[in-house]
Amino acid sequence: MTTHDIRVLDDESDHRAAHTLFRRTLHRGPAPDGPWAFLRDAYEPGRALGAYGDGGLVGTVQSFPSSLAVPGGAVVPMSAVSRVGVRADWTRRGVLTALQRVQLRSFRERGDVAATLRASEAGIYGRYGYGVASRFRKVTIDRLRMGALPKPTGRVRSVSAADGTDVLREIFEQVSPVRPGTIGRWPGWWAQNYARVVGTDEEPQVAVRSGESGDDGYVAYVVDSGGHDDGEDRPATLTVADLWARTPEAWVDLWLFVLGVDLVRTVTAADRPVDEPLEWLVGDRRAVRTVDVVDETWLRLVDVPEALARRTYAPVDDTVVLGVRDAFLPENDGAYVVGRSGVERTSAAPELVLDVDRLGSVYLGDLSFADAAAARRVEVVDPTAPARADRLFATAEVPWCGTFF
Ligand SMILES: CC(=O)SCCNC(=O)CCNC(=O)[C@H](O)C(C)(C)COP(=O)(O)OP(=O)(O)OC[C@H]1O[C@@H](n2cnc3c(N)ncnc32)[C@H](O)[C@@H]1OP(=O)(O)O
Repeated sequence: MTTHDIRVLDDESDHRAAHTLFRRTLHRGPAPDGPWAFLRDAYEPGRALGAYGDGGLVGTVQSFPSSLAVPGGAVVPMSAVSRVGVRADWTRRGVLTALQRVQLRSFRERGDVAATLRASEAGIYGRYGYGVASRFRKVTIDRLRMGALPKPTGRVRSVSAADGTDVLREIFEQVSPVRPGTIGRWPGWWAQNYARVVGTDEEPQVAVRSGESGDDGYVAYVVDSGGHDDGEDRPATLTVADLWARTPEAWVDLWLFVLGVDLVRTVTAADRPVDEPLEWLVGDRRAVRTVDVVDETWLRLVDVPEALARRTYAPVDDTVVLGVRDAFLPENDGAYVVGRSGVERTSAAPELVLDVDRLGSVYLGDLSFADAAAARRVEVVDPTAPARADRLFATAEVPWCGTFF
């Protein structure tokens, strides 16, 4: 397979064929006409690629225009990659590799600083320069064990999801991108993803919190109503699908609201930050159970010098020289000296050498250089370099995205 077999798909019939092919690779049937009516709007010009073999479409990738918050608060242009699939009879023949080559080059030409994705399997994307850069945790809270809870300080009101979408979007845009790893939701995200995010075709229930300065947070949730089968009660479970708060007070009130919904035994949330202090919110910390911690953002730094320059570093009087290797975008190759006042290319010898996927993993603060070195995932030239790099790259918050796509 050569790059000559890759074409930009800008025609609706090609988009639908690509969408069907992608769904097939996930062992699903084609999208029916109804959902397709809004799914097709997600195909933006120049952002869907098709690989052709034997005269037909055999593979596809797509991206959405987004943005990424980096440590220090800057927000950089980012492409959100999705709908990656290669037809079963064409796998392991280099089709995805050819698609990635063209897609990464196109991101660079667009001026993207980064690309991110959610991986179906952990073994796929490292070779293309994507590294795990944030994780989320799945939690359950047993309402019967919660113990004493704090008192709310604001007002939480239920709104209809349909009426509330604009309110949610407005609040979301004030809250994200802010924490490192949070991203912008592109036009169409709400219509296309909301039902899928909450895991149901029914509209989620939504509550908005207001404090002294107006609406400052929301929660969208669904409730599996439980029941009574064959003499046994099946208690209701409430699942938090999307919860964003502009202030710590709003965060407390929104959790108190979902923890207070009647007839529910268990509250679950599948995609929450790993540092969210739920154990400290409830009276009995063992009411909260971490069910899983899973890789979330796979980050690809497309423009390494720009990415390094756009984030901030801790005010420590030290520097470190990083050697970066990038097999797909060789213009990123080279040595960079990082210090409190910024980053420059240098001819100095690297003190620590790493591939661009590993740089993605340390960039937002999820992985420390010390852990990467201990696991032999970076090449340590100067043994003091990992500790110096960690002091410079230290971040106040654990990275988290919270937006599925
Ligand atoms: C962001 C998203 O959309 S995630 C969804 C991704 N899609 C899926 O999981 C759908 C099912 N899978 C597929 O469609 C395909 O297997 C793909 C897209 C993952 C890979 O496509 P392929 O064309 O087979 O990849 P390609 O042939 O270019 O492989 C390149 C290398 O990656 C390796 N590789 C590819 N897929 C995988 C995998 N799932 N696990 C481990 N290694 C893999 C290949 O072995 C090859 O290694 P090599 O260079 O050492 O020989």
